[in-house]
Amino acid sequence: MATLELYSKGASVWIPDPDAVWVSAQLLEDYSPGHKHLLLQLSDGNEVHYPVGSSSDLPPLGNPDILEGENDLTTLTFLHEPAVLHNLRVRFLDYSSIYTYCGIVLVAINPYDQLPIYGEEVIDAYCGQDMADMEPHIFSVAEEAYRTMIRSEKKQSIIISGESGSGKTVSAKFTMRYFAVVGGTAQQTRVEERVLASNPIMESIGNAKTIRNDNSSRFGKYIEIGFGRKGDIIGANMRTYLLEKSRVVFQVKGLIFKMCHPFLSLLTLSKMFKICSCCYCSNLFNSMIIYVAFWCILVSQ
Ligand SMILES: Nc1ncnc2c1ncn2[C@@H]1O[C@H](COP(=O)(O)OP(=O)(O)OP(=O)(O)O)[C@@H](O)[C@H]1O
Repeated sequence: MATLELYSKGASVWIPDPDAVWVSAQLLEDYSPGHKHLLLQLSDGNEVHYPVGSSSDLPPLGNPDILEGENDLTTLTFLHEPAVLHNLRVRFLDYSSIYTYCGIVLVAINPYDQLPIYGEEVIDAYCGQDMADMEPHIFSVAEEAYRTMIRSEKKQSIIISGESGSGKTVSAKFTMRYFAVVGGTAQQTRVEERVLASNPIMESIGNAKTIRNDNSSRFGKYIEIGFGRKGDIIGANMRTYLLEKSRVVFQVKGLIFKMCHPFLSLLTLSKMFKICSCCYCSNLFNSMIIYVAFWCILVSQ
């Protein structure tokens, strides 16, 4: 619990709000134990009496303005839900940054927009740099894992978690792209190409359109990338688990079209490769090609 003396006139606090979730307010008078209310001024100028049954009901304190938009949440004086949400919001809206550190953890906001932050020039900028010296980025996490692996000659893991549609698959793809560039020769080798090329094939078979995500992975992935002594990619292995079979054969309520049926998935894939003329016969033919391509990739690894 925060120290009671900090609830003095002029201090800022966060109070729950049915619409904005949390709103900021300023104390208009000092709080002392026994007070039943806090006199607060909201940002729109309105004054409110915030009920305080006991000191444990005191609202979370706001951080000093100078810490607003910090790129590492652990540097905040007060770390609680409204502080985290506010900082991520400020970084996203004012700094156009979707990434924030929380110690060694990278917090990412899904921008649902193509941002110009994943090009090769950005990869070059992060290559060889320390995580602490760079702005938060998925490439920074990938670089840290890559350098630590080279330095310590030990396996490294990157765990990507989040709710459906939060951007896990996209983040994993950017991580692999990073490894493909820094762990490749000037001209990417066939192994790296195959690692990246396996994505649409896996997605065509195991992804489905859900209410939360048009291209939702309905299975977990454990992707292992092998590196040689020089740090170049020499192989990769993907294990899948917990495939949600029900979504492969049933259509969820509320969706007009669903990609997950194998036939429809292959149709989507064929469209991606622009080899589909959208008639059933050619789709069947295309699906054969895709299965062959799929096995070729697996066997050649
Ligand atoms: N960094 C990003 N930049 C731009 N768009 C993104 C980014 N991350 C995610 N998206 C968008 O969000 C959509 C959903 O992301 P993604 O499929 O990676 O979510 P997920 O967490 O893997 O979901 P699920 O658990 O349902 O598979 C993507 O199709 C893409 O449009």
